[in-house]
Amino acid sequence: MPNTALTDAAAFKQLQEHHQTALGWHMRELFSAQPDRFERMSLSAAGLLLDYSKNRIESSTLELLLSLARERQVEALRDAMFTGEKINFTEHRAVLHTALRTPAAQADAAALQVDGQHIAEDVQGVLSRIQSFTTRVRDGQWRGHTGKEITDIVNIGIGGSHLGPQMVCTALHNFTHPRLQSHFVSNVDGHDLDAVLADVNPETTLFIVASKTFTTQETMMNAQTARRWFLKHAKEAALALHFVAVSTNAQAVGAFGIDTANMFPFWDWVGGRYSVWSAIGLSIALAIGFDNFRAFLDGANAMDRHFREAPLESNMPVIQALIGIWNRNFFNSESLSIAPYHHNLRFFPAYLQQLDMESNGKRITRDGSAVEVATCPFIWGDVGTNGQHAFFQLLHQGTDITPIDFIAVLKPAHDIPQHHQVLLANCFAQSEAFMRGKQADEVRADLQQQGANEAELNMLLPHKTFNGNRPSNTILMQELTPATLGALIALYEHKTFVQGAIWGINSFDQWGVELGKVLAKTIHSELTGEAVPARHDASTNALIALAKQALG
Ligand SMILES: O=P(O)(O)OC[C@H]1O[C@H](O)[C@H](O)[C@@H](O)[C@@H]1O
Repeated sequence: MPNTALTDAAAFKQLQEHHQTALGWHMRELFSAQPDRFERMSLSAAGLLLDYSKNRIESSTLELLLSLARERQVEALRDAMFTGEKINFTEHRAVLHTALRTPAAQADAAALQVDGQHIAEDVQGVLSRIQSFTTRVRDGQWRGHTGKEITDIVNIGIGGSHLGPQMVCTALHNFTHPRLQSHFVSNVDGHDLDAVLADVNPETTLFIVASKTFTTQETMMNAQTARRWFLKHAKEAALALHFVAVSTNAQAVGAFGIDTANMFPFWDWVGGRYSVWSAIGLSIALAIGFDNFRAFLDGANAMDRHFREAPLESNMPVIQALIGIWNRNFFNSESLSIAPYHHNLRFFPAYLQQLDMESNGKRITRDGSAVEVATCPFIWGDVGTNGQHAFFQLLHQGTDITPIDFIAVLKPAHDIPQHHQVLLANCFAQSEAFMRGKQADEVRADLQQQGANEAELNMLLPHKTFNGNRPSNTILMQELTPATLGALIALYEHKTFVQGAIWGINSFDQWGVELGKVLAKTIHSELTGEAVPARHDASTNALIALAKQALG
């Protein structure tokens, strides 16, 4: 991999110059001069269409960005990931979430090894266990301790052991089993667990304790509390019918009191934020059934094959990543807003926050030096049309220019008439408005037509004028299915990967998260009186004292 700074790359320097020219472009002019812009600047893969024509780019911009990708050896790093090299070098780990979705029959599946272990067999073995377990629960063969069918599944996990299951179960709501209600508990805040326990019956509830490490404070605490709650209603022998675990840490699972026969394993070469495809997806397979879970994996696998095989210029994750680099490193956009126009995708922005920001929220390059450019933008957003009535004003007329990813689904999963046309009309109208804006002469004509007098017109003109030229991508799919959702997540995973490769950072560790965990342990022991308060700063000391007083 290149050990040179990104800013020394020839293509980077050319892009800096090119950017000076790009500052003079307005997209509305580019569109009127180029009727074929959509054809040239959109592409399809794995059931998704990416329209990237509403960006401040020309063909020459793309050529330079592609040269940058080549110069930064994105393809070599991609191949290293797919073939199991330990590219997560700070943790000495391979990065093989893609292997979790590779069908056993696919040519490259059998060859993959990690530390001499053929991993395809392990992957297929766990998948068959997931298949038989989820089928038994769904068919009503696996029953609670009083002989009743399971009605509620509670996934206890946080971060990657929570966001994926919750997002996918919500997105695929229309595919879920009518008897099984999914619940998710992540926060150590007791209000979270309390609300779920109030809603479920211990006779018919299955708890999944999902944690890669099985040491995460929040998950362990929630799991212990759920276990105590359960034991108020049942005997210890009944636990095995109501508690299963998903983890890489069999020892800790056993110590917790879950029989390892009830544990679904995965491996350290699966990062937490990439683990939805592993046994962490157990709650998904329970909700939507194994065949749909397999379709979800297949959709991601279709995107993997596209990412591996398509030339860079027609490679969707590569193009999406390069557009992001253009906006971030040349136009200095500090954030990226995610706008899914589908209510069932309401947890998708939160899911992407972990995926992208935990992966690329880094400032040190692979050779240990500080990056010289900005890396991951803030990722945030909400579903359309809700966001339009909250923060879109800033997106239209605020002082920062925030690129937006619009995600739309052409066919709804409901049969209520008219709503979907209105939803899609709003989505397309927004991206058009961000691109075109509303120029002063158009505002003037409108105001004159409304009969505004000259003074009124001059007062309103600057307020009602939108410059436009604000960039967005639109991702379209026919329907939101397990397969298209799988492809959509994989698209963003690979986009994140390509950007990390260009910035020269390790996208697969997360040392920053560790510090907070350590500090919280110290303060917790001070709060509970087991330790003498450490000498913190005056603010932290006072806050601890106040909490101690209140909690007794
Ligand atoms: O699955 P667990 O081991 O409980 O970890 C849960 C989460 O913990 C930390 O926050 C990590 O930064 C995340 O990447 C991880 O997903």
